[in-house]
Amino acid sequence: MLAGGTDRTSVVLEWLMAELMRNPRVMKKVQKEIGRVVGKKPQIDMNDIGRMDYLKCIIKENFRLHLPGPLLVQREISDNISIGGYDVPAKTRLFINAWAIQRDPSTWERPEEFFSERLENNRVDFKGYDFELVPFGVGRRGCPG
Ligand code: HEM
Repeated sequence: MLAGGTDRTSVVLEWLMAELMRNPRVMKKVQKEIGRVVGKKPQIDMNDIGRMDYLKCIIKENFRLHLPGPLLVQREISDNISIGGYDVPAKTRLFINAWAIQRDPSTWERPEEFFSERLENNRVDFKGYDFELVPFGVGRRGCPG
């Protein structure tokens, strides 16, 4: 809980700031969106954030490239299974390499690039149902935070 609420959150935000500095085009685009949605109001509220579609794209793209828990939590397989041509016996400990999944070139075009537009009008989300983007893990051991 402590690591989730402090370390993971701050690491993700630091990466997002770094990506915005490295990609001035993206920075300008999101600043423009924020200006358009908030206007002259002194404070941003939750309803405003709901209307910032590009902001959501850059947050997702940042999670894709810079996930703070790259190997997820270890699992133990309960039954003998066959996966990708390999027979894996019950009780094997399994690491899920989410870092590799999220940079897989067969799913993501130019995977090393911070290109938030790839997530515009794209149903893929990080809620644990789309297995190509799993920064919070999946299933019963998925992040509750
Ligand atoms: C940017 C923020 C965060 C990220 C990227 C993140 C990511 C993750 C990941 C990848 C896992 C492993 C999931 C799996 O193996 O399927 C996890 C587990 C967990 N997270 Fe987070 N987390 C974040 C924030 C938080 C916060 C704010 C809390 C609580 C206040 C939290 C509490 C937990 C707990 C308790 C687990 C263990 C769940 C279990 O083993 O059953 N996390 N998190």
